[in-house]
Parts: sequence; C-alpha cells; structure tokens
Amino acid sequence: MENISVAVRFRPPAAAAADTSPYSGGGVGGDREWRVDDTRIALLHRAAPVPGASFAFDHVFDGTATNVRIYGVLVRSLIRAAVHGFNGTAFAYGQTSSGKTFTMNGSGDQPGIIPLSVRDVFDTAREAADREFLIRVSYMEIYNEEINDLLTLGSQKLPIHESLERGVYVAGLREEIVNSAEQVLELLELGEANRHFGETNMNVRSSRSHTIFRMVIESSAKNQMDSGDAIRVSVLNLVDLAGSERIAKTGAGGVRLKEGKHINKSLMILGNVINKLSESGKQRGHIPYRDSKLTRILQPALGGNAKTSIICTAAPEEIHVEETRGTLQFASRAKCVSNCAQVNEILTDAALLKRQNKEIEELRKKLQVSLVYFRLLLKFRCDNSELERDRLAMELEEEKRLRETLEHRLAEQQKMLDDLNRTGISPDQFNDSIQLDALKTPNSKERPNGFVASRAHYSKDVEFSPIPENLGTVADEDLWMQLNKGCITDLEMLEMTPGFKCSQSITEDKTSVATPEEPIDARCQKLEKDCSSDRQQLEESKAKCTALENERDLLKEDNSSLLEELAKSKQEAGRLVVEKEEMLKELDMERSRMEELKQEIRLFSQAFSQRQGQLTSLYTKSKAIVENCKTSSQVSLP
Ligand SMILES: Nc1ncnc2c1ncn2[C@@H]1O[C@H](COP(=O)(O)OP(=O)(O)OP(=O)(O)O)[C@@H](O)[C@H]1O
Repeated sequence: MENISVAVRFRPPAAAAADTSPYSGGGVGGDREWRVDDTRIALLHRAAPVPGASFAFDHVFDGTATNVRIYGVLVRSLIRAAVHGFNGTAFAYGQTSSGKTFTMNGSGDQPGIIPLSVRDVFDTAREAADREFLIRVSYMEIYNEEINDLLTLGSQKLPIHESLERGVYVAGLREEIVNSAEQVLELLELGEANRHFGETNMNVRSSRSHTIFRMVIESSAKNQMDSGDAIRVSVLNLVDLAGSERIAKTGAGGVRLKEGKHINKSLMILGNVINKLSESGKQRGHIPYRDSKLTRILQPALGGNAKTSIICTAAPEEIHVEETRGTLQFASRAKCVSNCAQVNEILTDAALLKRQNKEIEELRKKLQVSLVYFRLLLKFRCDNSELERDRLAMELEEEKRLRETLEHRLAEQQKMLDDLNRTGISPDQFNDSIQLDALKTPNSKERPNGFVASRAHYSKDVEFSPIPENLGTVADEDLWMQLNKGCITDLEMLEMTPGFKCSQSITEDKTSVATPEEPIDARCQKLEKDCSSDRQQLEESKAKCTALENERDLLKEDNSSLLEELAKSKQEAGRLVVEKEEMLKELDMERSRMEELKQEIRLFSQAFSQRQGQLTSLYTKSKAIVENCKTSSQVSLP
C-alpha cells in the first residue's frame, strides 16, 4: 500500500491582480494572502494566521516553480514505474484558471507534464535494452458527461464497458501504436485541435472538458532464454481536468453554463470519492465511482492498482481565497488515500510453460539433494548395521564359547557327581564327618599314592562285601579291611585302582567344590548347586544367543528394506529426468512458435505504423487545407 502523492502549485498572480496588490511567496491582494514555503501553506489576515487555514504537504510550489521541476519531483518516478509494468496516473486539479492545462500541457517554451512524460517513456524504454515494447496511445475527453475520441473526428458519445479481462474500458476508442515521442506529440496536437475550449470571464481559453491522455505500455523480454517471460501491460493516464467554477465569477450562460454545471458535478463526485477513500475502513462504506464517467474511468487510480500523483493548482489572488481553500482541503484528503500498485503481468502459454519448467527444475534439484542425503543416510545406516552385525556375531561367538565351556564344566561336574554316587556312601549313613573319617586309614593323607581296592562284580553281595552301596566302587585297602570285619576276602580278587584324586578344576574352585576334607554330602550339595547355577547360566546364555540372533535377523531385514528404498528412489529420479527432457522438448517447440508469432507481430506493427504515419500526415495536411480554405473564404466574403 502506498499513499497518493499530492503537491500544491500556486500559479504566478494574474497580471491585473499583481498590478493592484503586493505578491509574496504565492499569496496576493487585499488583507488576506497565502504564505507559502516548501511544505506548508497558511492563510494570513493582515499578517496574522487565520485559524483552521494552515496546510502541510510533501511538496508545495510557488509561482516560480517550473514544469520541469514539478515533473522531476512528482511524476518522473511514476513514469519509470509505468514503463516497468505499474499502472500510473497523474492529474491536475484546481479551480478554473489556476494553471491545470499549463501544468499538464505546458506552453511553447515550457513543456508540461504530458510532453515530458511522453519523452521519458520512450527514453526509459530505450534504456531497458533487454525488453521489447509495444506502446499504444489514445486521447479522449469527457464533455458534458459524454466521452469523445479526440483522435477521431466524429467519434463521440462512446460507451463505457466493463469486462473481467479488460476491467473498465471505453468501447470504440481509437488506439494508435506509436514508435517515437514525436509521433505521440503529433497525435497530441491533433487531439488538442479537437478538444473543447471556451472563453469565460476567468480564462480566455478555458477547458470545458476533462481530458484523459492514455498510454498503454506492453513489454516482454527480448532475450531468447527469457522469451517465456510474462508480458507486462501497464496503463498510464495523464489527466487535465476542467476547473471548478463559480457561475457568478465566470459569467457563464447558455452553453458555458451547461458545461459549468457538468464540470462542477463531476468534480463534486470526484471530491466525494476522495472523501470516502480518505476515511478509515469501517466508516468508508460505498465508494460512488459509478456516479460519474470521470471517476469510473479513473477508478484504478483512486484507491486501486496504480501509482497516482495529483498536482493541485491554486490561484494566489485574494479574490480566489475560498476556492483555493477548497482545493487545499481536497489535496489534504487526497494525500490520505492509499493505493495498492503491482506489476501487471499477463502469462502467455510459453510463460506458463517456462514457470512450470522452472518449478520442475527446482523440485528436481531439491529431489537430487534429498537423494544424496538419503543415500548418505542409507550408507551410514548400512555401515552401522554391518558393524552391529559383526559385533553381534562376535558376541554370539563368545556366548557359544562360554556355553561350550559351561557344558564342559557341567559334564565334568556331572561326572564327578556320578563318581561320588558310585562310591555308595549315603549321606544318611555318614552324616557325621568324624564317622566317615574313622573309616579312612589314619595316615591315608600321608599316603596319597596308596592303592585302593575296587569291588569286583561279586562285591554287591552283602555277605562278603559289606561296603555300603552308597560308598560307590572305590575304597582303599584299610577301609576294605575294616568294613569286611575279618571276613575272608580274596585280596587277589581286588582290582587295583589309582588313588582318589580331586580334579584340579574342582579343587581349585573353592567356592563351588568342596575340598577333599569336606564331608562328601556337602561336596555333593555344593556340586549340585554349582551345577544348577551353571545350568541357569547356560539357559541365560542360550536366551541371550537367541535374542542376538533375532536382532541380527531384524538388522538384515532393515538392511534389505533400505536397499529396496534406494532402488525405488533411483527409479523415481530416472522417471523425473525423462519427464524433464519431455518438458524441455515442449518448451523448445513453444519458443520457436513464439518467435514466429513475434516476427509476425513486428512485421504487422511496422506496416501498421507506416500506414498510420501516412494517414496522420494526410489528415494534418487536409486539415490545414480546410483551415486555409476557411480563412480564404472569410477573407473573400466581405
Ligand atoms: N505556473 C504558471 N506560470 C505561468 N503562467 C501560468 C502558470 N499557470 C497558469 N498560467 C497561465 O494562467 C492562465 C490560466 O491557466 P490554465 O489555462 O492552465 O488554467 P486552467 O486551470 O487549465 O483553467 P481551466 O480550468 O479554465 O481550463 C493561462 O494563461 C496560463 O498560461
């Protein structure tokens, strides 16, 4: 959103008024005068400020300001923006004879806003070397609330239409394609000749209509690569309004009176529109654009899609104080109105195609980046899972080894248990270790290599072999002798066995295996306990092993799904590449089609403007001939 630019310009005092009163800084005549500085205007009454009659603006120009200065401050940027695709409107507003036409059209030695703008449009277009321009102009007036074409004689009372594509437009208005500022200025001259002027008490050449000079600026990129760019179309309105007037002052009657009424009415509606627009959102309500042709045509410039500059012209003489005050109030409200200008682009098929292609290209780039990232991630995860797998395999190996060791130990302990069981000594029978010790040879410890006897196959016979069953098959000689208590024993039948020795592992493992000195039942119990804890450990290690194997399987699955995903992404990337190539082919075709069309348009517009030039010069010549004829007939009449 940007506010309308508003400036106030005081014209120099009229010769008659200047003669009768001093003029300083804009105000002139009588007791009241306007004091003007760069940004402020105040009404003074005998050098004292009049309450409620002080105004502040961004730019205030006194009678010494030139058109070039005003153009530079207020309009140049708007023209440059129009060449680059923004709609623009500049108009002069003020009472009759305050200098609107002087500001917009200028005089012989001081070109006004319109001719300066025309030259600037072509200069700016020339500077934009990368773009091609097609400029059309039209010139119309609103006279007594009717629209006339100033470039075509007899083309009057043109209707206003509205469509979605074109917005509000004047149907049947002639639009000239122009190639140079000179060509436009010629057309302007032609239009001026057709415009309604009239003499009033206030102005010998008073504009009796509002005129709208319009330039439609179309441009597209020249470059082959950018030929798919959108076409920019902007509308530039340069408006010279008729001035509000007091009938008493203008002394109007008849036709002038009728004109004056229409002028005042349309300016009043313009004032209403500005008033409404300057109000804040909720109070604003309905904006009466449709109440006059002027506001309808200028609708985009008033609170719409356009950059707008208003030059409010004022007369410094005391006699016009009230009108000037009205103009300054209008200007104060207008500067509160904000517009929303934006570049106007028309998307051709080629432009659409280009944009879509660009989007696809961007998406493809994004996809490539994410594919690279995805691949890295996959690789990282694969590496990780392989490492994990190796770690698990090692752990598994370790567990297996441990299990084997445990099984081995278990087997050994089982064997020992069995061995103990085979001795046949029941813990019930020998629940006292002293009793068991008594069965041993007293110095058996000192004779570790002493022989022991093992019962032969008959030894189970209690008659001859009273060795308790649970003592197993191992006994030393003394024990044998004692236990048989004098029974006849065929010692020759005894089998010689090596002395009983605890396995090293058992003797070393003091916590799990009883020392040989410990009672056998305690050793047994310990061994069984060890056995069961080993079994438990074995079970745990088996469970761990299974868990590790499961984990490994999961990792394998994970790995294969990642590989699958990678394959899919590769497939997708391939598909996108094919799609892109197809689109590029289509784009090439569109480009060549567009080039052909451009060539055709160029040829056509050249032929058209040639024909146009011929017709314009023919028209000017014939008009001059008619004028000549008229003057010669007037001269010869008397
Ligand atoms: N800044 C100026 N410097 C010199 N002369 C000026 C200036 N402004 C206006 N004039 C002169 O004042 C007279 C009236 O100006 P102009 O016709 O431009 O007024 P206007 O506002 O267009 O009036 P109207 O509404 O009646 O058409 C003209 O003779 C014009 O040359």
